[in-house]
Amino acid sequence: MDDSTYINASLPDTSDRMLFAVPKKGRLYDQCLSLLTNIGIEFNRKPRHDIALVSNLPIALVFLPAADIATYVAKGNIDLGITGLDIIRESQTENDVAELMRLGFGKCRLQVQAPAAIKEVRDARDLVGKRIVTSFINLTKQRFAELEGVPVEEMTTQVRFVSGSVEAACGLGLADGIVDLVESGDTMRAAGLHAVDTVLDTESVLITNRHPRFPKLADTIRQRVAGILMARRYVLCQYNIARSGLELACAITPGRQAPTITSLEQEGWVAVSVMVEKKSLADTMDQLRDAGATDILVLQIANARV
Ligand SMILES: Nc1ncnc2c1ncn2[C@@H]1O[C@H](COP(=O)(O)OP(=O)(O)OP(=O)(O)O)[C@@H](O)[C@H]1O
Ligand SMILES: O=P(O)(O)OC[C@H]1O[C@H](OP(=O)(O)OP(=O)(O)O)[C@H](O)[C@@H]1O
Ligand SMILES: [Mg+2]
Repeated sequence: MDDSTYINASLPDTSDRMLFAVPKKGRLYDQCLSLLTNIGIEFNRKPRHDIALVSNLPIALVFLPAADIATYVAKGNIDLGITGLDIIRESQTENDVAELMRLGFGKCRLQVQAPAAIKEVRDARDLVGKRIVTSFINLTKQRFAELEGVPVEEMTTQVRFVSGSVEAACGLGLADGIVDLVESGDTMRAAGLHAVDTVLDTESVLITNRHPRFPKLADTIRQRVAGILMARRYVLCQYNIARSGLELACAITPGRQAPTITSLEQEGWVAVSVMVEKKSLADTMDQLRDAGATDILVLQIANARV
């Protein structure tokens, strides 16, 4: 037996399965679970168990703290994972993990923040040489070393780690500034802070080890996720239009590849079926109407393969 492998009879046998890590709690948890359901992954997680066997694919889900997932994937203990871009950068694993896809949720910014009441601090440079508290120690040191124009070892700014509720550090007198994630800004403002610099824009990503053990299965998951993201982004739009207006209508709705055009049982008219981005849908429908389209219908896309 390999010395590094420890066997516990109460753990499920995952030896022939691709290990897929998802955050066990926190901001990414709900959206990850909904994504797993949408891509057809079926599993039954027992209370207190962090490993769940997938019943319809040779996969075991491993529920881990989001902050550790990139490290496990980089080291090859886990094959596939979902975590934040911020965590990949902070754990300095970008060279050892392959980013398969950005997932469009968990979007926020890692920002340098200072007490809004202290008028002397308007810029991150005003915090150089001062005390900074953060959970993102590496990214923070890199940013301040950059601001100081020296290597990290020579920087004068003091960077200290705390594991959570970072926003409390200035009010409690531990820090002059902090570096933490901001989404709505509510937490920052509630703590009397304001942002003076952005270190990173982040969102959740699907990652694999650069030498995956199950490349075909990982690619199947990637394709399924891509299909779901597309289904969330587009709707199917159908309308009727006179042939004379078709060129203009197709310019308004070019589709992802091209519109599908079928003839109607009415001389000189066609039916068009085309994918339209949800974010521009209302505007597109107005334009189609002005171009002479009738019976404009919008259908949700439940799933897709692209
Ligand atoms: N407010 C937020 N909005 C969007 N994404 C966020 C937010 N906070 C964190 N994230 C993303 O989620 C990742 C995990 O952070 P999260 O706060 O969920 O973990 P945690 O601190 O371990 O959990 P918890 O807050 O429950 O203790 C972050 O690295 C970031 O990518
Ligand atoms: O800009 P907002 O929308 O207010 O979101 C930002 C907050 O969200 C995260 O904290 P979380 O709620 O995960 O708590 P934590 O600090 O205990 O991790 C992050 O660390 C910020 O505190
Ligand atoms: Mg958190």
